[in-house]
Amino acid sequence: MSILDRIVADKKELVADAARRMPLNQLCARIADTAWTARGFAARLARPGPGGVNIIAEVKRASPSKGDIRPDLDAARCAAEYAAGGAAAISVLTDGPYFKGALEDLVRARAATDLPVLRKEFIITDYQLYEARAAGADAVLLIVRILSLSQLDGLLALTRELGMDALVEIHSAEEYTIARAAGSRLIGINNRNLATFDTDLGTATTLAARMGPGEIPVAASGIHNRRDIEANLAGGIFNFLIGESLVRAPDRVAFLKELMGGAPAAKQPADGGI
Ligand SMILES: O=P(O)(O)OC[C@@H](O)[C@@H](O)c1c[nH]c2ccccc12
Repeated sequence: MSILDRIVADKKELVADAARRMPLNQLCARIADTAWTARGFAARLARPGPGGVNIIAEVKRASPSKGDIRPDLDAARCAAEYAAGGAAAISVLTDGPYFKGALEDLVRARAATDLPVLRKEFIITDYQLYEARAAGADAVLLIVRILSLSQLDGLLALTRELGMDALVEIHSAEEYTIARAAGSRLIGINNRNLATFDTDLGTATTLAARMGPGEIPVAASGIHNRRDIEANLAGGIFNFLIGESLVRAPDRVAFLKELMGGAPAAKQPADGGI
C-alpha cells in the first residue's frame, strides 16, 4: 500500500469521525450564520502580479516525504509574513496525521491577512468542502489522482455552489485529460509524485506546454530558488505553490521578495548560530 493510499484510507475514517461530531446539517447552519465574502483565489491567479510572478505560499509544518519541517510553526504569524513578502495567496495544509496541520490553522491564517486562502487537503467527500467553507476557505485543492472523473465532477460542482474556487491537481498527461474533461481552468501541476515522492521540476513545464489559452497552470512542489522560478517563467508559468523552502527560510519576507525577482535575501543562519 503506498503512503498516498494510506493517507486516503485514514482520511475516510477521519471524515466519518468529524461528521459524527458535527453533522452536516449543523455545519450548513454554521455556514448560513457566518458572514463570508470570497477573496477571489482564481481571479488573483489569472494574470501575473507585480514582478510577473504569483506565489501561493504554503503553511506546512511537516510532510510524509520530509518529516518535520517546522513542527511548531504558527500559522497566523507565518501567513502574515507571507503577506508582507508579497504572496498572492496562502495555502494551508489542514491534514493532521501526516502534515501536522488543522482546519483551525486555516481560520487563523485567513484572519491574519487579506489574501485568499486555499484548503490544502486530501478531499474525497462533499463533507470536506462544507468544512472548508465553514472555516472560511476561498479555494480547495482537488487531487485528480485520488478521484474518479465522476467524483471530480461532483466535487467541482459543489465547490462552485459554495462560492469557492478549485485548484485541480495533476501530475501526468492522463490526469490532465481528466482535469480538462471536468472543465477545470485552474490546474496545479505537482512536480512531486504523491505515491513515490519523486520530484522532477520538468513536470510542470512539460504539462503546461499542452495547455490551452483558457487554462491557468500553477507549478507546485520542489521550488527552491529564483532559478527554479525563472525556468518556469520561460515555460509560460507564472503561478507557483511553494511550501518547504519558504517555511525553512530564516527571513520569509526577504526570501519571498527574492523569489519574486527582488534583491537576494541575505544569507542568515537558520538557528541563530554564526
Ligand atoms: O513544500 P514544497 O515542495 O514547496 O511543496 C508545496 C506543495 O506543492 C505540496 O505541499 C503539495 C502539492 N500537492 C499536494 C497535495 C497534498 C499534499 C501536499 C501537496
